[in-house]
Amino acid sequence: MTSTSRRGGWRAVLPRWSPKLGIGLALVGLIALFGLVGPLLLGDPNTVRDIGLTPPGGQHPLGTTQTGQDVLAQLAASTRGSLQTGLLVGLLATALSGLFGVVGSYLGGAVDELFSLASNVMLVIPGLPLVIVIAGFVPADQRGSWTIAVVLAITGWAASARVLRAQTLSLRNRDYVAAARVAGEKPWRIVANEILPNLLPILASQFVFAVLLAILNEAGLAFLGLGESRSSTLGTMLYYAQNGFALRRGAWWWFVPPGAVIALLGCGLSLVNFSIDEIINPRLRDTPLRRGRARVARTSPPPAEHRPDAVLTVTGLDVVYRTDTPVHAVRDVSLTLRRGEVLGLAGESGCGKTTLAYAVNRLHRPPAEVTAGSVVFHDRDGTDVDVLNLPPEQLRAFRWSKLSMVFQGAMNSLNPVTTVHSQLDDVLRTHRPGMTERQRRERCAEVLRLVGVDPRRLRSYAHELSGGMRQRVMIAMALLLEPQVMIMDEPTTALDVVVQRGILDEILRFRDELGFAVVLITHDLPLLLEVADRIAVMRAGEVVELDTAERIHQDPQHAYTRTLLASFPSLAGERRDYLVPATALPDGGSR
Ligand SMILES: Nc1ncnc2c1ncn2[C@@H]1O[C@H](COP(=O)(O)OP(=O)(O)OP(=O)(O)O)[C@@H](O)[C@H]1O
Repeated sequence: MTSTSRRGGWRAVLPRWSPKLGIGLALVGLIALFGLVGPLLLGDPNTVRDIGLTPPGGQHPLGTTQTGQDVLAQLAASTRGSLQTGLLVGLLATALSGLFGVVGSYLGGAVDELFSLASNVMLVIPGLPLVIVIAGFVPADQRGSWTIAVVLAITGWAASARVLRAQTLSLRNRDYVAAARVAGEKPWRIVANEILPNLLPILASQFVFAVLLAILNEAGLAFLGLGESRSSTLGTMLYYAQNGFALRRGAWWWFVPPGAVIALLGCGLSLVNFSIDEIINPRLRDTPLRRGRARVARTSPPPAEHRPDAVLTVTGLDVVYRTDTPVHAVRDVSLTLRRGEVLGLAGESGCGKTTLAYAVNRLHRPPAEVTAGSVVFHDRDGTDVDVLNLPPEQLRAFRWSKLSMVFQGAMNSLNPVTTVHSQLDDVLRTHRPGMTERQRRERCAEVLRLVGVDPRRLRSYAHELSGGMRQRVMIAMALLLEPQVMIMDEPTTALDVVVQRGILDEILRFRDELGFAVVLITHDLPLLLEVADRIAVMRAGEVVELDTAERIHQDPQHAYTRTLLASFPSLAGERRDYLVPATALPDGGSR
């Protein structure tokens, strides 16, 4: 029963250090310090003097108000007031959204319906007018920071509850939550131990956002005269400046400082929020990927001399996962895929097969980074495509139409809420905008027929298909645009041997008919010996041997290949040991 905190330690839920986070924290920290310490050092902000509207200078660095109050002292007290309201609202709104979003959706049934209805109703009521109406009902002398915080929290939790609900619905179906349920854990323990730790980054982001929104909304309310009456905030400062005609009288020092503090605080909180968002969605972390691409562009080796029959040339490819302890998952891999051949990629689990396939397709995501090497696609029309340096729009057009992929666990890759037809159709709409609806429908039916699935299944949803059918649909999707290369990552591993055999035979038949090349990734070496033309054996990120299937079978050169071959028991032969880890080989697996 894992959870984020247990899997990666608390560091997993902390934002990564970046200039953005540094600037955000510095801004928020400095303003918070000013709000905390300022009122202690700058004296009473309400002291009235007979030096009204004095410009900044000397005794009053930010000048005075109409009634001679020191603007700097007022600014410090108001910053404290605004921060206090923001934090109160943040805590209340996050607690409410947690209750309505997490608890409701975990319990399900009528509770979920009711909580969901409540959040939907709150969402459709426009926020600010509702705040104005509620605040207007509270008598002015009772509008303290708690009252305003409650009003703002009541109107500010619903959007966040929707996000949390969606995430909880997804989490409650994960295997580790099901395992906790089966193990007899109480619902509140499952929410606290299994679900909440995985929601921490989202909760943190929603909290920061609620604080930011509360400070802005409170300023808006106060500016309209509906703010706190018993304490001062940045909004009330602006309200009094407006009432004292500060703008008309040229007293900029009265309204610019509170406006600037609100803007800087908003900016700081937003930057912190963006950094937290990157934990939730690692794709937002653009730096490693861009750095990786830039480095690839600079250090790409000169295009390898390629054979005229080559369709893909990979040269010196290196992929590193930039985690706390970097993992060098692919090391200096060079290989050539020939037109129309089946190239098998074999090796034990974790040797880097999937990472290599993703990098070739440029599907790798941070923390994966291509640190060196090149991938060149040799198109039928004679042009060479430098895949790692393709601009995004060209890359989008290139993928799937020239090089498609059947993902590991492909049977679970179908979208559960749309039909097979709409998923196949989407691919055609994107890549072949000139096709009419009828042509698209015919093409979808044609590829389904090709993979042995009744075209009437176009109307089906994923859950209405068997595992083998889903796998075939994914293969049909990969065939849809007649690519020249198909990368298949363990395409049949989850299927029984009879279905597996049927699907592989068909892939070979299509290959003969359509002439595309296949990179077939599997740890099932006997299978590759049967279906592949050539086999590359990977170990610890390196291709240790690449040869024809026949030679790999008859005369393997590398000790690791021999170990791999020996680890598959023969039905007719003697009993032998299973795979011995390469590291346990006497020579460490070297030749
Ligand atoms: N997101 C990640 N962060 C850090 N390391 C990773 C990540 N994904 C994979 N790795 C590491 O990269 C190495 C190669 O993993 P990869 O998934 O490519 O192996 P594989 O050969 O495809 O394994 P399998 O056959 O089990 O799918 C492994 O050591 C793995 O732990």
